[in-house]
Amino acid sequence: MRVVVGAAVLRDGTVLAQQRAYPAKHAGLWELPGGRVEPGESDVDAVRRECLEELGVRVTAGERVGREVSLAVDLVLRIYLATLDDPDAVPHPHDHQALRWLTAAELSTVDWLPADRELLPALRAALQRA
Ligand SMILES: Nc1nc2c([nH]c(=O)n2[C@H]2C[C@H](O)[C@@H](COP(=O)(O)OP(=O)(O)OP(=O)(O)O)O2)c(=O)[nH]1
Repeated sequence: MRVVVGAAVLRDGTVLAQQRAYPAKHAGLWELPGGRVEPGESDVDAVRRECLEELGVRVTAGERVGREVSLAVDLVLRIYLATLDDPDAVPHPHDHQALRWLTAAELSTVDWLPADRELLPALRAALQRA
């Protein structure tokens, strides 16, 4: 089973979401920063690597949020809370169309990838606790 990690980067009661630019089937939809865990890599290390590659910021991953969501027969999505190592760091989208910091109330105002939609209640609860 392969794993895709998503980083729920929290700051000041908001979570960072990014809008996909490709492939066509996902373009315009929103997701969390992240990607596939490489062979031999831990989930937490993958969160750190993907945030650095995609956003140019260092993060530290914390607890899991919600359940594992199936993406394909051999692929699952796991979400982890994360915080910026430097709270003033400014993430830049390297290969996404847009970035937004969303409050719990704004979570449902963007069009998420289907798997992420299933995790919104857990993400909302985590934001309200933060
Ligand atoms: N990064 C990310 N991917 C997600 C989320 N939700 C979701 O269904 N996915 C899917 C979209 C993609 O099919 C897959 C991850 O693809 P990706 O393109 O971000 O991963 P990657 O950088 O490792 O790319 P690749 O190896 O597939 O080229 O997981 C999410 O919140 N974040």
